[in-house]
Amino acid sequence: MSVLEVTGLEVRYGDLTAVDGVALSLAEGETLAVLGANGAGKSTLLGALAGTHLPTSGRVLLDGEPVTRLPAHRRVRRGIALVPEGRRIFGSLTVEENLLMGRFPRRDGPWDLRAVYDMFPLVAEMKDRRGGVLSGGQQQAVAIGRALLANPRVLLLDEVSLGLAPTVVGQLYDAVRRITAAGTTALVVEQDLDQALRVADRVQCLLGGRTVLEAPATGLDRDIVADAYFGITGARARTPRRPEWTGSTQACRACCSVGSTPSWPAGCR
Ligand SMILES: Nc1ncnc2c1ncn2[C@@H]1O[C@H](COP(=O)(O)OP(=O)(O)OP(=O)(O)O)[C@@H](O)[C@H]1O
Repeated sequence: MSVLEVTGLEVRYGDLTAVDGVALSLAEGETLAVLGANGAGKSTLLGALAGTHLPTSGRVLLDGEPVTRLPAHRRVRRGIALVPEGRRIFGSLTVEENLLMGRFPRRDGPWDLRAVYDMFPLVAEMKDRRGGVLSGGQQQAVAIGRALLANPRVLLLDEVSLGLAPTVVGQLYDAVRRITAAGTTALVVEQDLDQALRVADRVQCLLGGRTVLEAPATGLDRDIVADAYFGITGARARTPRRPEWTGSTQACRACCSVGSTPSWPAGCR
């Protein structure tokens, strides 16, 4: 069963349909990158999953249970935590105080302050400093740590790379990979295609609020993503067919042509 299952999601701002019939599905421990240009509807989609935007139609299921109309704080308790665009760190609070905000509300689970400090040693060194004096990368690490303290089943990350140097972004996504390797499921909204492909099992590209491309990240042709991203006609037609697990032969019949089970892309399950 999917950890997160979304069907027919629509979110409107007045007459504008910002998310238009989006469906997605995330298996346990899987990472999905949602890509798209400015205004494609990525942040609105995350908001609808986190509970900050109420959809006009569609369903959001977490572990098979509907959460579509639950307020954000109750979704956090169920296991959906958001790392918001722009980090939203409290500048006047210390790093540790910022992190502790993530414990209210929370689920039970392995993430506590010690585990977050082990994941981000630089954050541990700065735990008594005010959030406002940190660099952008340090603030992003604190924002991820704060979300982890809620012990999420699904971690939503909005534009981790925004305004940060590529090396810093790389380090942050290394941490995200370690987090997902430990079993947390992640949905990453990203404009940096290279980072997205590095961290994701699958990619879903939005344009004008609609899904125009879905594909496994492994071996994905960047031109196909670029076409979808910029809305060049034909991108949808070139979306790789959803892979199929053939069972007896252990061969993938569709786009990925991966030969053995251990390196099988998540989309083939
Ligand atoms: N509060 C709002 N009121 C009205 N329209 C909004 C609001 N927030 C976003 N929009 C519009 O909804 C559409 C989707 O915006 P959204 O921020 O979700 O896109 P995005 O892909 O996250 O873009 P960006 O990368 O720039 O954040 C855009 O047309 C945007 O102008």
